[in-house]
Amino acid sequence: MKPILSCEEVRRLEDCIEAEGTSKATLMELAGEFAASVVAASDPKRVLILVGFGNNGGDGWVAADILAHKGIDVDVVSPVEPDEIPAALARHVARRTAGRDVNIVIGPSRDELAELVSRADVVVDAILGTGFHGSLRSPFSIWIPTVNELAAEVVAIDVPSGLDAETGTVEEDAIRAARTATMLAPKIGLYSADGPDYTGEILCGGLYDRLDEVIDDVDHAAEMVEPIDLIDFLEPLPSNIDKYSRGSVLVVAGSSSYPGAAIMAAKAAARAGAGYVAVATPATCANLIRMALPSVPVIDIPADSRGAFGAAARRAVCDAAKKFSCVLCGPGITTAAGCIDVVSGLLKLDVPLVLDADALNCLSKLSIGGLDETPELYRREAPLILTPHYRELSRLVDEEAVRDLGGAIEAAQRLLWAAGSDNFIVIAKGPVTAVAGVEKVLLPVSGPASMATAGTGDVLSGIVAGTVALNHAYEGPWELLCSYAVSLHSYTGFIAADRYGEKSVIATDLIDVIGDAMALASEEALKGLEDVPATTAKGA
Ligand SMILES: NC(=O)C1=CN([C@@H]2O[C@H](COP(=O)(O)OP(=O)(O)OC[C@H]3O[C@@H](n4cnc5c(N)ncnc54)[C@H](OP(=O)(O)O)[C@@H]3O)[C@@H](O)[C@H]2O)[C@@H](O)CC1
Ligand SMILES: [K+]
Repeated sequence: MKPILSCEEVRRLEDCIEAEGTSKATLMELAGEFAASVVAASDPKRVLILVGFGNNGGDGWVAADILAHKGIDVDVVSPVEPDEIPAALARHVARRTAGRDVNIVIGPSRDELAELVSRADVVVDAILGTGFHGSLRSPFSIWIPTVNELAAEVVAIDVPSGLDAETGTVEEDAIRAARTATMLAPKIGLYSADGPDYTGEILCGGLYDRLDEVIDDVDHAAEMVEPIDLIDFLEPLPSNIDKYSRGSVLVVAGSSSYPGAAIMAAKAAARAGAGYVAVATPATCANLIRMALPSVPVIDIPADSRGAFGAAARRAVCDAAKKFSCVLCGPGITTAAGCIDVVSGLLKLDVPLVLDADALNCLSKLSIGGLDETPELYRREAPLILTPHYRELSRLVDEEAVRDLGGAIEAAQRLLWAAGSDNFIVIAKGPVTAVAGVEKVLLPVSGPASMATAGTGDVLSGIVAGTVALNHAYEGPWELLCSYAVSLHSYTGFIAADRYGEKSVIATDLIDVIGDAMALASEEALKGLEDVPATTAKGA
């Protein structure tokens, strides 16, 4: 797992490293060295480095010196003379570099800058890093669009300038980098909101050789899950196994209006490895589901007049549910009164429970006085996994809209802390999906944009339930098991996009390639065993 930090956590980490005897000045030298190595990998003949007023610029000045020393032609563009740079560390290295073999241009006009950008093989953005705040001021508001328009290749140092390293938002404009060489640990903003559109590939320079010993002295905003972390879930099935020991899932789903959601979730649960999957659905749509899924028993549940779970559904569902290793409730159920009652009943059972889609909206209605006022939640001990997308998450916390990864993590943590159980997980689905538990927030690999299509959420909840059932002897951490399920789902997206075309993937395609996704997850994990590149964190 690779830590991802907030700006405050990075500052604390720098202080810890300094307390261990490595000064910030040394860190700047190492940061410049790392940035220079990332630039040199492109084998450029001419490099242009744009520096700002702060220490991000300092990294750029150090890199300029190193690249020039390698015989590369280096131009440095600065808004002020080296002597006038306000940040002391940056001023020191700027003065030193000014005495070396680099061409320094102070405050060029837009045309002069355009000329310099156009003739460089690589442009290095050392304008603004974690100290950026407010709106872009001149001259950077002119430099950034000029670089974006004319540069052949851009390497951003630490953070693309103009991108808020904490929130990932870009208010006006930001550098669009091919690669971002980030220092010590990736900043959370690189993965949130607009971040993924600007960072390109994220490369992380560890800088400090005993980083592993100090990084846990600060909190981590999140951690990136690597394929190797999931290796325990990739064991082949033992030969002495039967359908029950592979775990069972009851899928409580569907209504006359949405029988397909139940079909997709149940099929995904079976493909994810559960040995026995059954569906409990309103009697009005049971036959349709039977015909679609010949291998899956379907239990008729009393329906209301509109074909959703009716008043007598709670008892019938809960009686059936007790016998299963995992229950998934939600896909296609609607929020009729009988459905709210079913969700409330299931929450009280001592069975691992995955709530998705309309079950989450039922939960919002159940917990109207706040989650900490909802005994079904705070008294629960068996694992509970919620799989909300941003809109469902907003409803659950009853707050203004969740818009990005940072907001999703915050909202998920509010839910978790209200319930306060190690067995409670929120899978906050978005362009980058976060798996949040009380202890940790994990970021599994994200799938392609092709997956933004109806029904993929039903497939995910099916995969989660099937995975929980197959691993029914597992005792946690649940964040990791859920991250495995999310990774499988992402891999199905890549495989399906490859097979059917980026724009043509439909949710059912994902289900049929879950087995291939497992093979891909194994392949990726084995690669991780062979070569562990200590400094590379792939962009999500
Ligand atoms: N983490 C580490 O261990 C290490 C970190 N290191 C590096 O240090 C970087 C952080 O450095 P930093 O704190 O000096 O901030 P930085 O981003 O250079 O910007 C500050 C300057 O920009 C200005 N400014 C702000 N907003 C602006 C705007 N909207 N438009 C225009 N200007 C604006 C601001 O002016 P202000 O308004 O605040 O007076 C100030 O002058 C970090 O990202 C990493 O690269 C490495 O060297 C060593 C290891
Ligand atoms: K930068």
